[in-house]
Amino acid sequence: MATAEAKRYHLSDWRRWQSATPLKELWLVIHGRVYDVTRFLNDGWGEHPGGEEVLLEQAGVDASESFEDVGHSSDAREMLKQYYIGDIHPSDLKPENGSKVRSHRCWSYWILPIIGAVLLGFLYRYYTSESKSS
Ligand code: HEM
Repeated sequence: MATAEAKRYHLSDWRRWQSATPLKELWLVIHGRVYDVTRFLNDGWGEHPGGEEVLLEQAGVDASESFEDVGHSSDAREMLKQYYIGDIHPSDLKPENGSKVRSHRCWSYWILPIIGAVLLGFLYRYYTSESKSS
């Protein structure tokens, strides 16, 4: 029976398993989702227009950036769905465990510049009002 909960995978498990059974299956991670693209390589579903090599290079690592850099069409994004097998385990998203998977942009990316801009605004108002009163 299908469950609503998506399966969670650890990349390290996949690598360990792959070294025991080389290239039996090819998994990619794109935006935190795990795709089993084995069928894309070698069965009747057709081949990857960008070639087999690029997919092999991205095996077991975060392929989000390479996938986006190519500027894949919406058809390509649609195709992804049929290979979806689960989500990456949250602990694999943490940079401190040496994983190549990057989490979504951290809030500190944009909150610090905003605080800086507000402070500058206040300083500007403070100094301009001081020079007027003197
Ligand atoms: C399961 C994941 C992927 C799917 C379903 C997929 C699908 C496709 C499709 C349908 C195209 C034809 C052009 C288009 O419609 O955008 C394409 C082209 C291409 N893909 Fe992917 N792709 C995947 C992953 C990747 C990854 C990880 C790379 C890594 C670099 C890659 C590199 C390329 C390149 C270089 C082309 C360009 C081919 C050209 O313009 O001559 N793809 N892909």
